[in-house]
Amino acid sequence: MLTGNASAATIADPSTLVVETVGPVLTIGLNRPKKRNALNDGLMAALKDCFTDLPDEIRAVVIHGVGDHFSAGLDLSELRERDATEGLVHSQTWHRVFDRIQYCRVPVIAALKGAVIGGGLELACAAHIRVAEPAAYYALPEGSRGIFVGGGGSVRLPRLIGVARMADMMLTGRVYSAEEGVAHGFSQYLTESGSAYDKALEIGNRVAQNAPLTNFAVLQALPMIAEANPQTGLLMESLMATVAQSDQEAKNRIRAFLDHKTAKVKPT
Ligand SMILES: COc1cc(/C=C/C(=O)SCCNC(=O)CCNC(=O)[C@H](O)C(C)(C)COP(=O)(O)OP(=O)(O)OC[C@H]2O[C@@H](n3cnc4c(N)ncnc43)[C@H](O)[C@@H]2OP(=O)(O)O)ccc1O
Repeated sequence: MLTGNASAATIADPSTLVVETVGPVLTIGLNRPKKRNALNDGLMAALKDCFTDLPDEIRAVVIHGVGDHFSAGLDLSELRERDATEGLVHSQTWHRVFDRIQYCRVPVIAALKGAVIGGGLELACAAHIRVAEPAAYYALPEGSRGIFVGGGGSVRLPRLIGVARMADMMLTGRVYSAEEGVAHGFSQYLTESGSAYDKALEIGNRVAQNAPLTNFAVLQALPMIAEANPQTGLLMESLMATVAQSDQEAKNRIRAFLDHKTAKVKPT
């Protein structure tokens, strides 16, 4: 990790986010609607702070955009000329912020509407569940701006939609629709117009009811298991399953089902 003069610490700008606690869910609104929630340094630093020392009572996080858009990506007005070292530091700063989201101890749900562009798309990729409104659209215009993705997009997005589709997005800058996002495995839910936030909150409340250890296993172990060779993956799965089922929380929950004190699994 590069440090030094090029990494001059950025001051968080709290006005760039609207943060609220709704029961067990922390909601974080990207709050630069006049700039289409473009991600500037102050916002990125504030976002990082949100994911530092998340209060114990928080069991899920929803990230959304204030106004009509999720995010127009990197604030291009801050894209000054950087030497190679400064460029690396900038990109790695973004990586650290988005890593905090991806490796958060609780599920993070992105509520998507309007523009989900460039760094905004990279931010959405770091979440664990993506909920989109029909008018949400996705693009990587970096090519036409003469730059390359710098917020972990080339690692996370191909794992969701495949390398060929990612290359198409990067080369052509083509705008993908919300429907395509679902079809290609980027988002998991398509909501009615105007309801991505509500749906994300509903999902947040739902996942907040899970045993914390189960959520931890899904967020921390599953991605590693899925990418491990089958033998290693199966061993990791067995170890995780053993740890989870030996937890008192699991014992209580299974007892509650057998005693008819908890909900059955029914189609909604
Ligand atoms: C290289 O190292 C990196 C890179 C990165 C990540 C890179 C990226 O994210 S590249 C992608 C950058 N984003 C764009 O190219 C999108 C630009 N915006 C638009 O196309 C449109 O604004 C829109 C999002 C489609 C919305 O259109 P509309 O509703 O018509 O609104 P406008 O009138 O166009 O905009 C209103 C207002 O907002 C300003 N604005 C919009 N987007 C941005 C932006 N991305 N940056 C700065 N400002 C933006 C726009 O200029 C208007 O301002 P006014 O002052 O004129 O009102 C990551 C890490 C690395 O290390």
